Amino acid sequence: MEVNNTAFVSPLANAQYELPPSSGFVDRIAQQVNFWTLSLTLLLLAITYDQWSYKLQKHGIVGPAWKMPFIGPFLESVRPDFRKYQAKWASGELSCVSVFHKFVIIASSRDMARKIFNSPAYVKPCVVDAAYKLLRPTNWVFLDGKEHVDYRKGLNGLFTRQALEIYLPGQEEVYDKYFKEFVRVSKEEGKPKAFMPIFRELMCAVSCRTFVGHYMPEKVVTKIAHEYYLITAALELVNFPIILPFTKSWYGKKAADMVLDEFAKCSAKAKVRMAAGGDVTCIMDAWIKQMQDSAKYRERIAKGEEVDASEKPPQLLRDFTDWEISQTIFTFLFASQDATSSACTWLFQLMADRPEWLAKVREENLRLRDGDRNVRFSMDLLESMTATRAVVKETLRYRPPVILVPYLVKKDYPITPNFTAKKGQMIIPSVWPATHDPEAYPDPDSFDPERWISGTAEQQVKNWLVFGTGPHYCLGQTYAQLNLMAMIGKASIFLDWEHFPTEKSEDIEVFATIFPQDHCELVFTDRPE
Ligand code: HEM
Repeated sequence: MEVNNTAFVSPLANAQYELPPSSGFVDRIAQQVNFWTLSLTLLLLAITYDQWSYKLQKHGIVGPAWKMPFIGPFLESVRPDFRKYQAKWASGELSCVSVFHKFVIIASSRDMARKIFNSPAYVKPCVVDAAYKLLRPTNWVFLDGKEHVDYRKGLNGLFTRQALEIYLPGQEEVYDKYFKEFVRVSKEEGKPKAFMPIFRELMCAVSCRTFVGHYMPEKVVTKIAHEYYLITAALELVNFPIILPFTKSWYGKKAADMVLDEFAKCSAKAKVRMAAGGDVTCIMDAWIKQMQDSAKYRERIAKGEEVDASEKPPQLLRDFTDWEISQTIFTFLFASQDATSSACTWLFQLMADRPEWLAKVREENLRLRDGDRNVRFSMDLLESMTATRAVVKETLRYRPPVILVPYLVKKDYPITPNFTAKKGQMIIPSVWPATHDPEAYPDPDSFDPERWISGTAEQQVKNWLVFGTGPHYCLGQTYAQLNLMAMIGKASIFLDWEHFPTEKSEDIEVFATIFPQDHCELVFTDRPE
């Protein structure tokens, strides 16, 4: 053995080690371990790990015995089937699926859903992975705990009764325009047409007018209305987790960027107009006015002026940049667009199919306007409606637009004595089972607005999860319901419409929210005075 004392190496490192003669068996194995066998072994190990980890996570709740390797039910979730959701809800109050890397827990019962909605210490709204990219991670809807509560307080003033009254004329203008459009489209078509896409456009136009008034040119409103479905598609519960070119998420991101850009432009215009003393006509005006009033108040205080308490704005807001304002207004559009489009579609379908209720709505709307159908919307008018309100409430119960709300577990959550949801898992409180609970709403599968007038539906507050509950309950719930009442009430006195049912009219399509599968085949005509 040669020893090299000048090198910083162990003398043994240079030793010649002679391998023992190999056995034939080891040799043969070594020869066979080529690239393919190694890959196959790794794949089998990964599949085993995937199944094992799924089984471990699902311990204590109901779920398929095995999952499709890696992707789980991804392919079938690309076109979600409402009956599969129903099967899940029927399988137990907590059940699960695993899609790609995400373990998803579905809570079906009313009490389990309420428990999750009301556990902000353990969960926060999750939306979907793509939502962070589309809405931007800095968006207020992703704030949590006190930060979220504080931000939200600053928005409450935009949805007070007084504020909602201000937005009514803008909304009515949009209905005037679109009701004419409904009749024109039906005439031009000469046969029944699926109105769901037109209802989506209508709802988008109503939202844009309510949120940003006349700052947005009509052609931009129409562009957003047309492209918004790309955003919905990108935000479906199950989507490819990364944004690859030409995928749904990619198209959705492009559309979202365009909408954010347009809202930022509106904000810049609104700031100038409000600073010049313009009147409040939309949510953006109302918010910016609050900011500018707060700034003026702070300035007076800073100058040492004595300011009477009555002059202090109800909420002191900081200044928000155009980009921040745009992001927040975008969340309103995002939260309202699919849900109100769903409710609008079902409302028109249900009213056509239940002419006795449409007649009651019509009678009420004419009576409250003293027989003059040209009387414009007002809060007093809307708040004195009984039948119209019952019809809207029952539509939302019977076909709740949002059937489930995804939340993210932010720390291990012992939801039952037997099951702890783990940090990072998705947990989904469901809405549909609570609104179809026969104990709260007898004969839940029948559409019966009367239950809101002479029945006990109004008392079932625990089951009324249509707008969620807890710290994230829907900010726009009063606005949304009044808006739907205003819409169907006005339609009842200005329009006649006929539904042409198909075998799919009662089947439910899930596209973020729910729609009749045939997209609601209708014909509209003008109603003579
Ligand atoms: C029929 C129409 C609507 C339905 C069924 C609906 C339903 C919901 C539901 C289920 C949630 C989740 C609540 C939770 O996690 O507890 C929600 C949140 C929200 N909704 Fe609505 N919504 C509707 C219309 C609107 C409208 C028109 C607006 C805005 C003007 C709006 C703004 C919001 C916002 C901002 C949130 C998030 C609140 C937060 O995280 O603090 N929604 N909505």
